[in-house]
Amino acid sequence: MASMGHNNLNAKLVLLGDMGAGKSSLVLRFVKGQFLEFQESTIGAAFFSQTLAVNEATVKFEIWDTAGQERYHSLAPMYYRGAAAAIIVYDITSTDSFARAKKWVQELQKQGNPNMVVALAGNKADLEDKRQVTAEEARVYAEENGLFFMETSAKTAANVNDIFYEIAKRLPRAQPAQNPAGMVLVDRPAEGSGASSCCA
Ligand SMILES: Nc1nc2c(ncn2[C@@H]2O[C@H](COP(=O)(O)OP(=O)(O)OP(=O)(O)O)[C@@H](O)[C@H]2O)c(=O)[nH]1
Repeated sequence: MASMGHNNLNAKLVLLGDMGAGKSSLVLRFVKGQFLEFQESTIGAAFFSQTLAVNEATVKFEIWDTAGQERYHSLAPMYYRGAAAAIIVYDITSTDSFARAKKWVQELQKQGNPNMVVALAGNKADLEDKRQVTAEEARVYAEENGLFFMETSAKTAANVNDIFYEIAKRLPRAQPAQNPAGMVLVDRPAEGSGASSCCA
């Protein structure tokens, strides 16, 4: 969930998608600016954090990179439950991975936090010659399902920072409480004669 103190927002973000779609690679690019041609498949899930400055606020993403292999599917709710944002990743060279992404969208619509900011990432956009999913098809699907859509490449870094930045901008900002519970300490001189009054 997103929580805010002053202008700092902590936001839990989860990456979901088929194995090999490039979830870990997107996170590695965003957090460390690196890309590995032979990125190992994730086991269980991996945690990262990264802070972004957006307008006058700082958003600290607490990122859960889940494993795409089917045998880890049952763990996913632990990671998307309470998440403020999700990136559902598919590989533009695989119609199967796009079908899998749609399943994740359905699962989040049924079981996820209703205010979650959900992005659809068509990754491996550098592999244009092997493309199986058109950007138009994905854009229409995203629009119909209230997601925002970008094609990304963890390899070339295209749109990687941008997708996290767009999520950060869309996160609902918690309003400061009107009557916060607890004592309010006001730093000003005591009113009245100058004598300090105190305490029941
Ligand atoms: N050409 C290209 N290859 C990519 C890109 N992103 C990831 N890859 C490659 O695709 C393979 C799988 O990437 P991962 O990041 O491990 O995919 P994943 O979705 O985390 O996979 P799981 O951990 O099994 O769920 C790796 O060999 C990456 O190098 C990309 O944008 N372009």
